[in-house]
Amino acid sequence: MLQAINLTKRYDRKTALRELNLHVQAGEIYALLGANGAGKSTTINLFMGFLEPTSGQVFIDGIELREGGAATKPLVAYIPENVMLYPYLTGLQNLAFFSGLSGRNYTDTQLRDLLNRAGLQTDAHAQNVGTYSKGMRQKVGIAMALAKQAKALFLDEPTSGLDPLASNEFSNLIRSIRDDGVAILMVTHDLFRAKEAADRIGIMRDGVLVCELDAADVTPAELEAIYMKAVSNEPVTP
Ligand SMILES: Nc1ncnc2c1ncn2[C@@H]1O[C@H](COP(=O)(O)OP(=O)(O)OP(=O)(O)O)[C@@H](O)[C@H]1O
Repeated sequence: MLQAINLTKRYDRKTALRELNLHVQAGEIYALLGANGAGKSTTINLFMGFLEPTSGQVFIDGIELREGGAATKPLVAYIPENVMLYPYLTGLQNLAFFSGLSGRNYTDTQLRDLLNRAGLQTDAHAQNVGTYSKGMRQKVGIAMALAKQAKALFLDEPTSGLDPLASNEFSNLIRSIRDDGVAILMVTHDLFRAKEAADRIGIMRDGVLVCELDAADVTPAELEAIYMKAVSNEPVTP
């Protein structure tokens, strides 16, 4: 579903991403870990078409992004760390507005169903978003992705600043979206959440994907040990 082939991004003197080969299947959650500046957000920005690659290719559902950008846009949804919504509109109104922008016209009941599926409590649907917590805004972001019926979901630091309960709820939510066949690429610094939520984990260092592993094959403590080695340039054996 998502594929990067020898994907490279260079700024003047800095190579932010070097020859990345990455594959995320439909119905899979892939968590990308790495120190600050390792190239994680660059990877998502290239997949989303926000950045042009210096070389290499990005494919979304078999369509090469460079040539078929317009065709791939409806297939993808992006949830940034802070979901930007109109604070003086309700959650329901925000969802109606943004899903309308992607060409979908849902009834009030359908919009409420989407918010419920994203886990937003019913009594919050008609409240102004300005009163929402970060976790609640993120749920509206998830509802927007569901409304778009995206086949691929990109998440940048989705659990940063969420309390453990909200973070756990978030894991369950993205796993249920994954179970509907959506490919999910998630950038995070949260090793525990990566282990809990993801199917596969990749660790980046200095623009290079240095290690990939199945989340089921490691305990949280083992993942932490592997991460420490990977980011400090020691040989890694998952
Ligand atoms: N517009 C730019 N011009 C020059 N260098 C850039 C630019 N954008 C990013 N970089 C550099 O590319 C490298 C990768 O950045 P990127 O934001 O992808 O890292 P990251 O892994 O997402 O980091 P973080 O965890 O801090 O978000 C960094 O060294 C960064 O300074």
